[in-house]
Amino acid sequence: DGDAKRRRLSQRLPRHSGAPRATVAAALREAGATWHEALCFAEPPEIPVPGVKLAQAVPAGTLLCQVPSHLHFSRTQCEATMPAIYAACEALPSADPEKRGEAADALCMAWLLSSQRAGGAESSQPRAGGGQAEGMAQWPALWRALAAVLLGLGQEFEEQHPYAWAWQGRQGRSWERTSSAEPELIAAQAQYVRTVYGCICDTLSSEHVPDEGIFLLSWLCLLTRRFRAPHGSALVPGIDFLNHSAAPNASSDWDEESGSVEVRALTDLKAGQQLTISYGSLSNPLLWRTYGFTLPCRTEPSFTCTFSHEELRVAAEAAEEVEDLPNLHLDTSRVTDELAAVLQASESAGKWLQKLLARRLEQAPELLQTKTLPMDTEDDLIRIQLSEPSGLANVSRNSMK
Ligand SMILES: C[S@@+](CC[C@H](N)C(=O)[O-])C[C@H]1O[C@@H](n2cnc3c(N)ncnc32)[C@H](O)[C@@H]1O
Repeated sequence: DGDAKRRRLSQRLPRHSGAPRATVAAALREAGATWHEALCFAEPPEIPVPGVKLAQAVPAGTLLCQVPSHLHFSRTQCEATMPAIYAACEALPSADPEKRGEAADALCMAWLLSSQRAGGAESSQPRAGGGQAEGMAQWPALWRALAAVLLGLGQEFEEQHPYAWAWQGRQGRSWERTSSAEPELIAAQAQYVRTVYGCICDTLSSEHVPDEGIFLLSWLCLLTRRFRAPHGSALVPGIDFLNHSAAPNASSDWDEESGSVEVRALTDLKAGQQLTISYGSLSNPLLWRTYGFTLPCRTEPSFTCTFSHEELRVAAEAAEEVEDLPNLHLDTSRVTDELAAVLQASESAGKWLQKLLARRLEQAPELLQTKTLPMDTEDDLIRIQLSEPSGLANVSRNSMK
């Protein structure tokens, strides 16, 4: 009766007005974290997307934000607060503990958002058998302030995130310029989230099952606002308001021992400047499929090209060599698991990889002629489509010969 439990309200994300981000800054200070008085929030049209800016100048090296680990929305903190959810998720059908943990993290976020939507933690009554509502009272006030902001992100995700487009059967814009496997991959990753929700409905008792819209919103909040930490990954309230830049003006560092995160000015910063950090050295396809934005091509630090299973099969000729392999990502910044698997698959792998690259490059000659396409076009999809052949050209020039 999973279907009966499933509240099929919509694949739409919930629409709520979010609380102002400044309430999180106040809650951070109240909880003992550092949030420098020079920091304030800015919205479009002042800056392209909501973010943090400097209200006054600060010198290089200034500590702008420090958040201790007990305030992070991390698996350790969530599991300590909501053990019932993690215990229930042990029954999910995946054999991979990381996948079960990932589902439990999203459920925790969904529970936090649902409680906030229902009128805030203070007013929520313990429900029979749940064990969650009692736990909720112990959740940091900071998390509740954060939830009030995140509840307001539904519309933005619906307009900008490729997963939301896939959930609603929209592909956004046209991918016709190249034979990119990127849209197929995004659709599969987005579908996976709904599959996880289906498993939760089928496996867990109804008090643990949020409505689908809240679950999808929670997944997107974690996907776009959580960063890798020394012990797992964590959504750090406050730091999750900082936008990415390929040339950031602030560092964000984890203290390995205490687990706290610190943001410091990398240079002298002027009043009015937006504060930016680096989410990592990511290509436009990776930025797009994770965060739903891309950067100007000239700032792209690495390239990714995705090949469909079908392309792999054709290039490999001997079908059994790629039988168990999914899509392949060539990522110029690292050897991905899929690439390592291909290289180990057979002695001829290097040869047919070259063939794969050459075939794609043949299909995209006009994309490589930067004269015909503006490199800094505002269109995210064109940036992705430029990333793929640019990366292939680099790979085949430098390393594959
Ligand atoms: C960790 S949050 C950063 C803060 C967020 N802008 C907010 O409204 O609170 C990551 C999201 O911010 C947006 N973002 C971050 N850096 C960006 C950039 N350089 N250009 C456009 N959008 C960006 C994307 O929507 C991304 O999914």
